Amino acid sequence: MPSALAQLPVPLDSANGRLCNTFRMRVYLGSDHAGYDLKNHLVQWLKEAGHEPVDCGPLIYDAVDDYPPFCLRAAERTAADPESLGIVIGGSGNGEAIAANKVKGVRAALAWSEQTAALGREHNNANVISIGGRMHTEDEATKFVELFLNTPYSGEPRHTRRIEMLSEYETTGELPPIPAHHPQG
Ligand SMILES: O=C[C@H](O)[C@H](O)[C@H](O)COP(=O)(O)O
Repeated sequence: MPSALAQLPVPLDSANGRLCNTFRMRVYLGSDHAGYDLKNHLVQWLKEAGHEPVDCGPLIYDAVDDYPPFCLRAAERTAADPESLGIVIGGSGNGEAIAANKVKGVRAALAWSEQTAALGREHNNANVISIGGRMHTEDEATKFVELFLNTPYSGEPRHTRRIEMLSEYETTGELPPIPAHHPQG
């Protein structure tokens, strides 16, 4: 069950006063130097939208820093807080998604369009969004995050079945069986 914190509806579109049908979310953010500016922008944007951003770093701009220390921390904290979401940001978003997906319980989706941002939630129940800060304008990336936060998981049985296969593999290391009607290699 969502906590009281998570149940508070907040206006996301303060420009026109539209009250979006969403929840206040705790959001853990991590990046590297290439995602540093966008991360800081999103921390501010999330605050203004009534969410609770938690900045997992970097807290200074360091042109030679690496994404794993910060993105793994953001991902671990997201996994440990089931009512939260995470955002990892780098130049491409690729390494950051790879890093986040190493953490048990994380499903990180690389968003490169509005549709992939929404589908990450709708089909994959992703709890982390990865964004390439060098691939998009600030406005585009902000829109991806807004869609990610506002889109619910569909709960469709076929998607749940696939997600459960991955969780099972993550836990046991055992491959899901190939369906009987498929040719076996
Ligand atoms: O997948 C990794 C990310 O895109 C990194 O942000 C990127 O590799 C950093 O590149 P550089 O160290 O050349 O700034």
